Amino acid sequence: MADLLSDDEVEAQLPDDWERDGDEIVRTYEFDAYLDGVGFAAGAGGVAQDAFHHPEMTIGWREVEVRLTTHDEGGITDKDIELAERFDDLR
Ligand SMILES: C[C@H](O)[C@H](O)[C@H]1CNC2=NC(N)=NC(=O)C2=N1
Repeated sequence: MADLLSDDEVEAQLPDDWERDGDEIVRTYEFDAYLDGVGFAAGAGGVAQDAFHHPEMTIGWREVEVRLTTHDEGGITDKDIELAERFDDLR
């Protein structure tokens, strides 16, 4: 059970290169090649399944947009922040 973070907590804990968009945090990762983005998304999917906390990912041309929110709580929790940091470690 993760508690919703306050606006100040989200602001303070948001990892570099991530932004808040309402009830979500979002980052667009950029890659030199399309398949690099596909590979990143596959790896992020494995990390997400391990955490059992799942992002929305949009794979585009040499970029992957990742959106995180905690559906069960209706907003942003520590789970989202922690998973964002784990995704950043994949880079
Ligand atoms: C029952 C509930 O759906 C599960 O505990 C997990 C699955 N993956 C999830 N992923 C995300 N982003 N938010 C959730 O609340 C969530 N809940």
